[in-house]
Amino acid sequence: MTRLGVPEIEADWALFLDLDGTLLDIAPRPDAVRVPDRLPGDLAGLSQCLGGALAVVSGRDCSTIDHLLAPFAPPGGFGHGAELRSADGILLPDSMPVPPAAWAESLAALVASRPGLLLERKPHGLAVHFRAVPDEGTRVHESMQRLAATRPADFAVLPAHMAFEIRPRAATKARAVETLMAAPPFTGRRPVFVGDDVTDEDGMEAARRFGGLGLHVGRDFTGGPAQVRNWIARAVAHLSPDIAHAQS
Ligand SMILES: O=P(O)(O)OC[C@H]1O[C@H](O[C@H]2O[C@H](CO)[C@@H](O)[C@H](O)[C@H]2O)[C@H](O)[C@@H](O)[C@@H]1O
Repeated sequence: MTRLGVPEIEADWALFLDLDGTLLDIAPRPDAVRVPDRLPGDLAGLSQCLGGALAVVSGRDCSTIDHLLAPFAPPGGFGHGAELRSADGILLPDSMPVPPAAWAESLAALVASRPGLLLERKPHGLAVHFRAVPDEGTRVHESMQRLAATRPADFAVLPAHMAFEIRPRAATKARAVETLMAAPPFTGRRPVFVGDDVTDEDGMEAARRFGGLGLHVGRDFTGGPAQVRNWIARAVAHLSPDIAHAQS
């Protein structure tokens, strides 16, 4: 156990790691995040220690994940679980709905009319960020609810850190955990999901259903993402001294 009560990573775990707010410190804008130099190597090293059973489960889309974590291209669930990639690097076919172009246009008009708002377009979703203008949060929420309410079976509005997102209702992080746990190298391992946000809650629940753990950055890692990164680096050193030495 760490001094704060979080168990140290064990070789029989399957790790499911959220990105923003868990591995990366929150930044003022999505494109302003800083990826610490050693993080991709530590993730790749830990993945090796876990027999490949390390997944990134994020609201970001797959190409953004690969850009941010290059050269590490993890298996996982991206777009909140809309896009799934297996441990052998194959993107699984999906039938997730795509938000209508008219919704993106409507939100682009809202953003253009309110300086400081930011629209993020993703393959299966739309996010409007109001971090720079917190008073606009209610207006953003109402606008997104109005759009999603026209197709309630297909889409839901998700609260995020200083943002709201429209995502396919079926795109969940639980879906990513359940799908990956059904195949090697994840099957039979103890799943541990680490996240910080509303979108992570069902992933944590799924990990607990499989007999594992759901760890919350705010509650369990009081040092935030830096403490999560140290936890990972420590596991690489502990589980595979050779890998840790090669990276230092
Ligand atoms: O599931 P995650 O990996 O946690 O991704 C959730 C969303 O994260 C990003 O937005 C958040 O992080 C930004 C960078 O720190 C921050 O500026 C923003 O306020 C946060 O909401 C990302 O832009 C979204 O696409 C993800 O869904």
